[in-house]
Amino acid sequence: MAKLVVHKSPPLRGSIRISGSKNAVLPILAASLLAEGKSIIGDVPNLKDVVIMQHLLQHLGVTIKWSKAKSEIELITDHITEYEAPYDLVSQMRASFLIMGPLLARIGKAKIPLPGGCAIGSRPVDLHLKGFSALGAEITQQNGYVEAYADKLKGSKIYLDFPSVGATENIMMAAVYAEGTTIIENAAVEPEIVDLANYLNKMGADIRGAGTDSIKINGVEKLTGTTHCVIPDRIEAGTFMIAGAITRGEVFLENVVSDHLKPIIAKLKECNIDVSETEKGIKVCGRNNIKAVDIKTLPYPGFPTDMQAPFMSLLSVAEGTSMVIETVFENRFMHVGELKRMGAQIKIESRSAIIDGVKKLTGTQVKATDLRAGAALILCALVADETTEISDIYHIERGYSEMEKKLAALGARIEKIK
Ligand SMILES: CC(=O)N[C@H]1[C@@H](OP(=O)(O)OP(=O)(O)OC[C@H]2O[C@@H](n3ccc(=O)[nH]c3=O)[C@H](O)[C@@H]2O)O[C@H](CO)[C@@H](O)[C@@H]1O
Ligand SMILES: C=C(OP(=O)(O)O)C(=O)O
Repeated sequence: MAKLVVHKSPPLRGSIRISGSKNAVLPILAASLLAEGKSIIGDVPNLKDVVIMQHLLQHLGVTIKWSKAKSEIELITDHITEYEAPYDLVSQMRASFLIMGPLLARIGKAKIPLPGGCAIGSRPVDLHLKGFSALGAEITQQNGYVEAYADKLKGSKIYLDFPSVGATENIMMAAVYAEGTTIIENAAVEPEIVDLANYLNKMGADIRGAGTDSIKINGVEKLTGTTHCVIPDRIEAGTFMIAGAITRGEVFLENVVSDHLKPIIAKLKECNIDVSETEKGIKVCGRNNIKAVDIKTLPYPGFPTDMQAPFMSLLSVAEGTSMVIETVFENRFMHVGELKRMGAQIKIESRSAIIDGVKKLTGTQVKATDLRAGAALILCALVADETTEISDIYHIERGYSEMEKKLAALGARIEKIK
């Protein structure tokens, strides 16, 4: 099994280009199922999750050409030949469930394994299913599979109990061909929802209000493939900002949308990190005294849960005591045990973590328990004395494109070994 070996590194310096967003490209690839013709998606990140989505779409009859050199995927979606998704693919990636809305809308049926929980929580799909039912789909669950059927979906008013990102995306996609108007209330407002709506509208959908908590979808007759470029990954950007800050380096990020990074930039500034925004990107300069801050994760535009673990790495070496409250997922502190093995002083009380900043971390063998936990370990390893060996790095490769190469280009002493 591959591992990352990380040595204490000098302050990181230089520029890097942030890749296209994982959480935008996955629903966009699923949405391609809705259209006839050809779509070309640009700035596709080279991620394991994109490979899984590629295999899933191919299984359903989509012809795909992925030019990694051009970061571009071409999809021909004229014929959808299958409506059942294989367990071995869905079980590897929860975002696979996002094919249900498009399949239901395009061919009126879908059979998909329940994605199940993962290291960060139980992650049910009840809100997705309630939305499909409200649109008139017949939903059954048997032997771990969800089946959905509908002759013709009908527009409806749907209130989400929680602004779930995935449920908003899945329902929005299901509703594009529904008869009449669908309104999703208490919808998620993440930038990735807006990117998906932009792609759908370019294909001929009539969606208004994406990016607000009330999204209106007027059903249309036909969608046709189009060209679309994915937004930059705000979580990858935040992770590299912390890499610059924690090593007291100077890192310039290209291909970022400052607006999407507001909650992260605000907290970095509160920590005494110098962040400056220019037209071309964002510069981060780390200083010696990193200050402790409190953080509470929330749906956008609050502080993103996906940045909670990486930010905790910075707080582990800050001056003073910080408190991190995780409100989005019920079990997203799996990284804490591993950070403690490196010398971090962290106590967990229910959904809060109390972090007493330390002067020194020490490298050892640690395990990436999930994607962002893995990123958090890399960040600590960059400043830890001695060497850190990180195993189970397939989690990291799900969502970061060639992270070790990008960090090494900034001067990090990191290598991947088989
Ligand atoms: C591929 C993708 O885009 N993943 C992101 C997406 O995940 P995902 O779309 O799974 O996250 P949700 O916004 O749906 O989940 C938020 C909370 O709602 C709960 N919930 C969700 C759906 C449902 O039917 N019932 C229910 O109870 C979840 O268990 C969780 O506690 O948004 C999360 C929250 O910003 C991010 O951490 C993930 O990186
Ligand atoms: C939780 C995450 O992703 P996913 O929803 O794909 O598991 C993440 O990106 O941190």
